Amino acid sequence: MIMRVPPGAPHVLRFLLALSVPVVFIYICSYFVNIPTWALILLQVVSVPAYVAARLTNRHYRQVRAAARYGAVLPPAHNGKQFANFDVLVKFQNIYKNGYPGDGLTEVHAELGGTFNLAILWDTTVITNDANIIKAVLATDFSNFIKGKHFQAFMYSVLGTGVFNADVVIESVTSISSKDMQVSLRNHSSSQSFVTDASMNHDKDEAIIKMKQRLQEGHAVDFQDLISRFTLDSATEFLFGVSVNSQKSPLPYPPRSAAAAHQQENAAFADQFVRAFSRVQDTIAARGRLGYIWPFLEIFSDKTADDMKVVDSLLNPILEKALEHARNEKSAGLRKDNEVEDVHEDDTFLDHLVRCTTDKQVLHDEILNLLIAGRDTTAGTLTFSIYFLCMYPDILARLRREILEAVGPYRRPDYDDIKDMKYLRAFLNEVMRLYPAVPFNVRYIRYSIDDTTVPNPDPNGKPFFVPAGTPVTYSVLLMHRRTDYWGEDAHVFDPDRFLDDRIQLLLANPFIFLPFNAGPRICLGQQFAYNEMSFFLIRLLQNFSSMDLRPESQDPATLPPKEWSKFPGRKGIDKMFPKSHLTAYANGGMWVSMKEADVTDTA
Ligand code: HEM
Repeated sequence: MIMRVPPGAPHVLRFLLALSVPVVFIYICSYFVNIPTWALILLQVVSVPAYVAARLTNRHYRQVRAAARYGAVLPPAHNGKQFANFDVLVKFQNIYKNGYPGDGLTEVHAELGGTFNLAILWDTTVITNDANIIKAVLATDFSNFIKGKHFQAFMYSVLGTGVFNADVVIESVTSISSKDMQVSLRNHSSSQSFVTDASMNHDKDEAIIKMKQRLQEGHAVDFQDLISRFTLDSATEFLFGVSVNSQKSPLPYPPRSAAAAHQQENAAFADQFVRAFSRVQDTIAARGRLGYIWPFLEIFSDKTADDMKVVDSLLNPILEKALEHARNEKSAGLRKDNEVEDVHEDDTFLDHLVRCTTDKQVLHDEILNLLIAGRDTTAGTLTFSIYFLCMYPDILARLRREILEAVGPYRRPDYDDIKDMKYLRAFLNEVMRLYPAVPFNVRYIRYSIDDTTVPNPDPNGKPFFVPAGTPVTYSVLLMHRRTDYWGEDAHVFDPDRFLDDRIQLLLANPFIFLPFNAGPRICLGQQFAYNEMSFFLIRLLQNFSSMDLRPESQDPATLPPKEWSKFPGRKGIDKMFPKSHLTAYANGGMWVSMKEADVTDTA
């Protein structure tokens, strides 16, 4: 058995080695200068904070000088009340658990503008919701902004060298397979029939049948759980050619019901996978929030290890099978290596990937990354779609009218139907505007370039200076809600903004709407996602004519705190508790009831 070194250990070791420099220096000096032992110890103890303070001061003045050389200024800094902004660290940890997305940042943006520096325990991050800066990071100045080694370190135990964790476009040598994967997915996704087949022709009504059964029993349904299984089944079918059939296991009952207690004991394997998969994402997101402190909490153990065992027990047998199939084909002379550019008729995505590499670890990482990329994002977006349909019955009625006019009450939609459904597309865009699947994201300035600048939002201001290695954290969620970009009604849910004159705001600056990112690393599954989500919503609204939130079925600890209703904007309007790890989700699920459609009921 291979013993894995806990992920924190090497980082902590490097950190301690760096701190030991002054201690060792003074020790060596003591050979040449006679110092009493007590003074030697005292000097060594004092030397560590003095060394750190000297380095930080030097860093600050180096940055000020470098900024001046660039004709730039440092972004405004947000300062807390305690030493090294310790209070800000505590505040953000608390907000992550109990706050609304963007709490803490929204107030600072209101005070300092769209871009500011935040140094927690001297670890500086640039935080932005400014469209021009995000455009520079993702597109116009793309080659200066990478995921980088710090990001890769805290993601590694889950994402490995997969596409989400690799700087593949510009550093193709670091992860040849990830580049191959991008090519493979582009080939597959650009094949319209493939997208249509994978997302539509499978027996996808299982989710709806299950929901109907549970609703007929008189219970509410956790739509988030249901859709997570639906998207897991479609993603595994898309990737492996076989669904893991997570929809076959029973839906959860409301947490406090008697049926729920019995069900807990019988949690099916797919359920365990779904939970473990969500927990590992929580763990790596928590590492990201802690910055350079996280390795200290994982010196002796890897917090993702147990959950990754569950995840791997599902993935590994599927990979073994695909590799065996590839070996058999090769020995029968049916396959050549490196056929990545070819798309074979009946290939699954995994078959296609196995043509590029037979390294099991690489395949494992790429497939796992794609499960997160393709599944959690669509599941989250559909969950928030149902939330908005419950909140706004008029919008539901209009969407349903469009669906019934285009497809009727029974027929399965095809690609052409979906293409022409303008209100459906506007509805999905509006859901992703207010709740983008990846609400917060980060890129690091490349160490190999010295430093860089990003545009100052003030057209008369000097550009902002950003030193090499600095993380730039950007929030698409906060950008999508800026009233200066979207108008005074930016917090109102209104799909018509993508259809009426307000679309001019977006046409004037397309970078204010980035649910799929932008630039060379734009989402490769965008078209697939629109198709899959449209297909599901059409089938759902053919079957149900109205929906309601059922907060009384949910664990009360996961409901939004009552005092939120006093806040302005979405925080005051929302009736669920949005959260995010790598992707956005609803805390405690999305418990709903729905009314089955009558054949004569045309909305
Ligand atoms: C509502 C649905 C979706 C949304 C909102 C979404 C959003 C995103 C975003 C924001 C990124 C950039 C992440 C980053 O590197 O920082 C991304 C990347 C990616 N997405 Fe999606 N995604 C969705 C669905 C899908 C689906 C269904 C697939 C696959 C079938 C997919 C495949 C990918 C891949 C492979 C990447 C990495 C691209 C690269 O780094 O070169 N996504 N997506």
